Amino acid sequence: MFEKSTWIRLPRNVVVGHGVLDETVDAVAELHLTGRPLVVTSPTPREVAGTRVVEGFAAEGTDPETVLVEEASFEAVQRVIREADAAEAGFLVGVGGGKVIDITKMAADELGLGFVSVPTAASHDGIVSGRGSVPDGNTRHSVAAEPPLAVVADTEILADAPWRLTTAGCADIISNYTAVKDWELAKRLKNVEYSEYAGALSRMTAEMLVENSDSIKKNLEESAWIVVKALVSSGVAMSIAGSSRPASGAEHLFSHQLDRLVPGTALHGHQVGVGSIMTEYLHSGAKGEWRSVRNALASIGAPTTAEELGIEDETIIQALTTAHEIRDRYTILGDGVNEPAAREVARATGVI
Ligand SMILES: NC(=O)C1=CN([C@@H]2O[C@H](COP(=O)(O)OP(=O)(O)OC[C@H]3O[C@@H](n4cnc5c(N)ncnc54)[C@H](O)[C@@H]3O)[C@@H](O)[C@H]2O)C=CC1
Ligand SMILES: O=C(CO)COP(=O)(O)O
Ligand SMILES: [Zn+2]
Repeated sequence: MFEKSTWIRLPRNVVVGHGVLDETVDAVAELHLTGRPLVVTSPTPREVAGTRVVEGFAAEGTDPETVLVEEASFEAVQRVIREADAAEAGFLVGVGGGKVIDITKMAADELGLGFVSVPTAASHDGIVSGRGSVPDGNTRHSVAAEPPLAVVADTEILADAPWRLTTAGCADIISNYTAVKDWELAKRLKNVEYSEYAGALSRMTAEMLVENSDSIKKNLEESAWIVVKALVSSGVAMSIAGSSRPASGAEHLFSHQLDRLVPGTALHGHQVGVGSIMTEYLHSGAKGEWRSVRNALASIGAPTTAEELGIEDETIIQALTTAHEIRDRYTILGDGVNEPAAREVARATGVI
């Protein structure tokens, strides 16, 4: 008897383009979300977009409340929940980078409220996903969370954000190549559940981004358009999979370990990109495709070395040798890369 079942939870409205921030209220109205909005944001995103979103709701007479968050932590999620309860919020709007959006989707999930994603940076593929990523002591959780009912991605704002945030988003997408390889490996060796559609979509998203890399340039709003489309597509792959597997493999474990060792030093996307160069080497060897990954990153101006990340060589080795401990997710790192092997891959790929 066939007993398989799945829920694929996707956004209903994905609004992308120049000046669409002012359509946030319409995107919400079309979803029949009611009650008081709680706008979750952080200081800079509030300046570049949050205040305008609040003014838009206020003009409609919905009396929005705002809460500022800085870090992705369970404590921050609880704080948003308390603010939402106090404000008797009807729905949540996350305005900011990846951390703000993760906190908002996790709080919305616990509250049982709808959530709208308003990214102010094209820096990560969590803008659409129904997953939240939270560090917790020695581990890093990928938590099932409320996927956004709507995404409002204003390319004018995204193109105006510091360029490094956009190259980080590109690198988060390029890392899908190795994430999918890790997922396939885990299917072969550990019989983990694998989705052909999610794997193919994730890989194709990375390929299309790399094919379009000539059009991804600083001060070109079309770049934000291309990158957001890829981020949405990658997020959809995660939703189809029901896990972050299509977009998060060993390169992400390496990045999560760097977040513990040297927090706040480099952007998530940049770290996973450098991790991807090395894990591609581990997958396919010296003559394999690691050069293509490195060249793709270099062509959009993302870091490809420890120095460009601003991270010490020894920290790279430490992160690579301990990344497998971060979570129970089988990858090319297996039960751990030892120090000589880590040094060899980091040197051979020019990362250190
Ligand atoms: N849930 C998921 O599926 C995914 C989650 N993530 C998570 O997202 C986080 C990484 O996201 P990031 O956006 O790289 O980090 P972030 O949220 O820390 O943002 C980076 C910085 O950019 C600033 N910023 C945002 N928009 C700006 C603008 N328009 N102008 C100037 N500054 C601006 C933020 O205030 C922050 O200081 C990580 O915690 C990562 O684990 C990443 C990918 C997928
Ligand atoms: O960053 C992600 C996908 O790009 C997902 O992060 P996790 O590794 O925490 O699942
Ligand atoms: Zn990522």
